[in-house]
Amino acid sequence: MTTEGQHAARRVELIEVSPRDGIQNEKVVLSTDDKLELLRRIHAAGLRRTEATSFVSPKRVPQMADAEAVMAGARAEPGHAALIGLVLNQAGFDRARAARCDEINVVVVASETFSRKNQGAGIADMVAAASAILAQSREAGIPASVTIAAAFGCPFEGEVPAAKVLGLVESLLPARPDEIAFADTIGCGVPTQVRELLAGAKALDAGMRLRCHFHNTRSTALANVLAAVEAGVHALDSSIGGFGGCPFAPAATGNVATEDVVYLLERMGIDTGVDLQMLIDTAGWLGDRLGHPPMSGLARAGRFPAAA
Ligand SMILES: CC(=O)SCCNC(=O)CCNC(=O)[C@H](O)C(C)(C)COP(=O)(O)OP(=O)(O)OC[C@H]1O[C@@H](n2cnc3c(N)ncnc32)[C@H](O)[C@@H]1OP(=O)(O)O
Repeated sequence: MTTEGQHAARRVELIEVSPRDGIQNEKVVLSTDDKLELLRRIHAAGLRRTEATSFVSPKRVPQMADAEAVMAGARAEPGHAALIGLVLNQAGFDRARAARCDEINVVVVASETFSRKNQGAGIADMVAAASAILAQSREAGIPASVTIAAAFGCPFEGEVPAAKVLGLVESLLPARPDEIAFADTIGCGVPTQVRELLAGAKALDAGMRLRCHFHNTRSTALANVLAAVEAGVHALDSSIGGFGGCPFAPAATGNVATEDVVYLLERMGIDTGVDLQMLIDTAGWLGDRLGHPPMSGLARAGRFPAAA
């Protein structure tokens, strides 16, 4: 379908993760009202899938302590986007189901050390837990994705071989996730890795929906976005303003900025359905709330050509 060097899709789905990844590592804990305002702005800009919160331990991630209140408030908005809850264990899934998330996203980490530090369980236990959660989710009629974190490298173990990540995909396939995401949790990945993982996953299951999650820690995020689009990725995570980072990954910094991704894709003729100016305005608004400016190129330089 694709010629190497050309983008595969005319449309790429964007999943906004600022309400979860974007703010989970910030010193300022946003109020529930500010989170709901962020979600309203996200939806108004045309983003139709949002990772709205995570159902994790409030002691470990106080920024996400109001997950139930965020989900209830967001669900009360007419025509809200699909609200995804991140879950890392059975207790998290029970909470997400009770909060009536439209979708869940389960995290499995590709490195043993990071898995234990992040979610208190090793890889094998997490594959088993994720598989059990996926089965319950399907029974409850809740679409479920799996994110494979640290798929491009680990802050503690270093290189994570693609074969290991693809082995994880293989072990998760029997549980029939609706989508599999490869996450560059610490922003160390490069386009050759993106191509290898996406091609490898397609070879394992040609029908699987594939998604990527990039951080810009080492300035490779947009290059990785382009490689993913060229390799036929279905969906990309991004965070308005480029805010974000995992509290359990040393030196992790922001997600690729949604406005930078939208600018790149739209200028290449790939439809995102998103209003760029509303994203830029929201990046500034969020920066004011968090007490530091957004990290995106578009927030600094503005759109091109400038709006009339
Ligand atoms: C790569 C990424 O960016 S993923 C996103 C960033 N990372 C995270 O959010 C990971 C945060 N990690 C956590 O919150 C925890 O490690 C969990 C919830 C995943 C698992 O916790 P564990 O430590 O294994 O749970 P354990 O069963 O030992 O319980 C410890 C405490 O947490 C509570 N707990 C466990 N799971 C949850 C949950 N999903 N929600 C709320 N509380 C929980 C338990 O009730 C217990 O509380 P207590 O101390 O008051 O008795």
